Amino acid sequence: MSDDSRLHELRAEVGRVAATPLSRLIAADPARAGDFALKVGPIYASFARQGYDRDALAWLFRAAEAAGSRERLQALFDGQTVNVTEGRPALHTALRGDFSHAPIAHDAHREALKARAQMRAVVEALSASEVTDIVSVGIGGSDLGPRLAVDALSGPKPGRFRVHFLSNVDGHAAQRTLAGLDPKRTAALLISKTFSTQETLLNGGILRDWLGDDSRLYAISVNVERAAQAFNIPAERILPMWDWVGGRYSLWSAVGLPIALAIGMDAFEQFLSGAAQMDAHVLQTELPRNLAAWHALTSIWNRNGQGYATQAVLAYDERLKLLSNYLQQLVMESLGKSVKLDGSPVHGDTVPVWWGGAGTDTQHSFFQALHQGTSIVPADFIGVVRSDAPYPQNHRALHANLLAQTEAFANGQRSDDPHRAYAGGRPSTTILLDALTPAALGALLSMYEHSVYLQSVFWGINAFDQFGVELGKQVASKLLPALAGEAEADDPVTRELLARLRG
Ligand SMILES: O=P(O)(O)OC[C@H]1O[C@](O)(CO)[C@@H](O)[C@@H]1O
Repeated sequence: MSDDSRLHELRAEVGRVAATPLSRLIAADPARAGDFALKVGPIYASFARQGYDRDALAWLFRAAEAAGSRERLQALFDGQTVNVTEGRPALHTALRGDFSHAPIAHDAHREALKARAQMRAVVEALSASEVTDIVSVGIGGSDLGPRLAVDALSGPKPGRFRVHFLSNVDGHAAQRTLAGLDPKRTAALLISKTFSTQETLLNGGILRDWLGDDSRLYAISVNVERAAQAFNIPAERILPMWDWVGGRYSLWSAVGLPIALAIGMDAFEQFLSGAAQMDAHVLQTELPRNLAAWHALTSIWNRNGQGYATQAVLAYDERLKLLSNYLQQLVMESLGKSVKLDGSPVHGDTVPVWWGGAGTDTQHSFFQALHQGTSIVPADFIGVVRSDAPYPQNHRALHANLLAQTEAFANGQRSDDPHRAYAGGRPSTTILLDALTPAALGALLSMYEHSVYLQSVFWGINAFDQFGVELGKQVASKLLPALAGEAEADDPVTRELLARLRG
């Protein structure tokens, strides 16, 4: 099926179903509450409040099959060159399990196990030292995943270490991070796949000088030579990364060292096992029972079928408040593309803008627009069944809010007063974790990774490159001399702004 006819058929399906409001779709087929839901390991997901019916869903699964979803999943796990523009595989699944007889994937898994042994040794060495604080220096994929997992999985009291993150090149970030820390009791991890990222090199230099002694400086990078040269870090304190793992898919590697230091190496391995359990499900399960496929096709329905331009992720658990930040990079850096693998333009739209935050706070900030604004924003609501906090009445209130919002979004409420009317018809997916364990978080993030990949397959784009971020970096490096007053900018507007920034 050509891209054009697929889009045409999708829009025809949407047109057919859109004639029936979401609340009536649900009322007409109450069994969808049970049938439009999946339980995979610790994760239950209900798609019953999405705006498709059974026929439309069947069409979506057929279209995904025809787009080669199953073959492309196998290619991903086998270590085939799925990142065609950079000529390499994307083997984040091999960091979590040995899923393939393909030698490339199998060797990658062996490398991952060796790196895990190194991580365990670092955790043990630092645990036996005087170090109380860890500063993790990195940005993007070398920051967002570890930052989320540390925040989500650390208990209410600090564990063996307090783990801090430094990403922004703004010197105020370094100043704030280091205030109150003792350099003699602090270790720094410089995390950068390339070791050429301006923010991390500058902040790494601040950390090295502040520590005054580089024996507590560690690096995680593909570029061992540059880490060794630029920061004088000996090989035994440099942990590996590989070009076959994308930055935003790297928290499962030694990039996850901050996580292992915060929650312990055994818990980090449970995090990997949870992801591996989801990997096995996604690889082995037919699309209509496959959680990542449901999620991906729901996104396609909302984006290409309905034309919704943004997607919210709303975490009804304080510990997951950084989930939307992490997903912004995972989804938007992976799917923010407008050409296909062969360089030809994509038909229709690709990624919507992902944004979100933590419920219930967001109910009091932007939910007004979600309920009554003119733009419909589909949302993923993430809840956790079991609370680990000793306040059951709060947990019940949190759950009541989660349920109430999804119900109100879908059903709305009539009123003779237009100001007080709720149109409803606002789709959402509800994802519930049994408990916020390392394994459950691993499974959730793996599910999102595979959903992203399956969307990329549907659109025929590369989910693993990110050339779009390069131009800004190049222009910024050209402007550095101008900021130092050693050169002038070519662009007239930049010149005017520069004059003000120079003061
Ligand atoms: O780990 P590195 O090489 O410092 O890169 C950091 C981040 O920069 C990017 O290249 C661009 O934002 C991301 O893809 C990556 O995660």
